[in-house]
Amino acid sequence: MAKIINGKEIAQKVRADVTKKVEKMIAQGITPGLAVIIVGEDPASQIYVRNKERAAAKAGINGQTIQFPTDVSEVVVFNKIQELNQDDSIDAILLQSPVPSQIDEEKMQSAIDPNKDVDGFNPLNIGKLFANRAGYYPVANTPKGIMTLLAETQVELQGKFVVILGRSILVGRPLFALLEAENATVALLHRYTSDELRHRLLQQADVVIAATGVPGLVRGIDLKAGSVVIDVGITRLPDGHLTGDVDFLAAQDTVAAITPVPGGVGPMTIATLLQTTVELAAKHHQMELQEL
Ligand SMILES: NC(=O)C1=CN([C@@H]2O[C@H](COP(=O)(O)OP(=O)(O)OC[C@H]3O[C@@H](n4cnc5c(N)ncnc54)[C@H](OP(=O)(O)O)[C@@H]3O)[C@@H](O)[C@H]2O)C=CC1
Ligand SMILES: Nc1nc(=O)c2c([nH]1)NC[C@@H]1CN(c3ccc(C(=O)N[C@@H](CCC(=O)O)C(=O)O)cc3)C=[N+]21
Repeated sequence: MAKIINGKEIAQKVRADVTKKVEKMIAQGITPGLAVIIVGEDPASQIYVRNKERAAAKAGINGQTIQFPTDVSEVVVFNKIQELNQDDSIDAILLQSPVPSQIDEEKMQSAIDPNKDVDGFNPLNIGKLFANRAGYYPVANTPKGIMTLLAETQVELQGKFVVILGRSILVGRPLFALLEAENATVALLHRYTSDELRHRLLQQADVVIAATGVPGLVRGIDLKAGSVVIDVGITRLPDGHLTGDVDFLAAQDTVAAITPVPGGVGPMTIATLLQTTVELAAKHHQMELQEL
C-alpha cells in the first residue's frame, strides 16, 4: 500500500514559518500586502480565492481581493495593475487565471511589476527560471510548492526520470525547469502525446506529476511499482466531490507514495503563495530573509 503524502500537514509547516516571519516584520512596522485580481467566476478560481483569503488573514498578511465582472474591459484591469504597482503597501500582485477573452492575459502578466509578480509569470522572471539563474526571483506557487512537498517527503530527484502531464505556464512548464535544475531527466507531455507513448513513458517514470484536469488520465496499469505520484488536477464531479487526474484507488496498490485530492497539492499552493508574498515583501523593504 502506498504512503499517502499529507499536503495539508506539510503546508501547515510552511504556514507556521510564514506566520513567524510576518510577526517579525510587523514588529519592524511592515505588514506584507497581497492583492489578488479576479475577473469573472471560474469555479477553480473561486475555491482558490476563498482558501487564500482565509490563509492570508491567519498568517497576518494584508490580503485584498479585487473582483471584476466577467465583461470588464482590458483597460480597467490594466489601470488597476498600474495602481497596485505604484502602491507601496502592496508587495505581491496576482491575476487569477483564466481571464475572459476580451482581456489579453499575457499583456496583463507582463504589466505586473517583476518585483511584485507573486505568480512568477512576468517574462523576466520566467526567463530567469528557464536559464536557471542564481539569486532570488519569484516562481509559480504550485510548482514551487510541489518542490517543497518532494523535498519534505525525501524524494530523490537527481538522476531520476520524471514525467509531467500538462504544459501550462501555471504548472507544467515551470515544473520542467525546476526539476531539470535538480538534475532529473524530465519529459513534458501534452494533448498531442499519443496514448501509446504516454503509457510507455509513464511505465518508466520514477516520479509522475499529473496536471491536466482530465480525471482518470493516469491509470493504475500505467504506473511503475515504487514510483511517486503527485496529482495536481482538480475537477469537480457532478456529485460535488473533487477529483484529480490519477485513478487514486488503483494507483495506491502499485506506487510508493501518492498525493490525495483534495488535501495534497492544493494546500501547498496556498501556503507557498503566502511564502512568496513574504519573500517579496522582505526584498521590497531590503530585509534579509535569513534574519527573519
Ligand atoms: N492543486 C493546485 O494547487 C492547482 C490545481 N490546478 C489544476 O490542475 C489542472 C491543470 O491546470 P492548468 O495547468 O491551469 O490547466 P490548463 O488547462 O491550462 O492546461 C492543461 C494541460 O493539460 C494538457 N492535456 C490535456 N489533455 C491531455 C492529455 N490527454 N494528455 C496529456 N496532457 C493533456 C494540455 O495540453 P495542451 O497544452 O496540448 O493543450 C495542457 O497543457 C486543472 O485541473 C486545475 O484545476 C491548477 C493549478 C493549481
Ligand atoms: N494566477 C493564478 N495562480 C494560481 O495559482 C491559480 C490560478 N491563477 N487559477 C486557478 C488555479 C487553481 N488553484 C488552486 C489552488 C489551491 C486550491 C486548493 O486550496 N485546493 C484544496 C481544495 C479544498 C476544498 O476547498 O475543497 C485542496 O486541493 O485540498 C485549489 C486550486 C490555483 N490556481
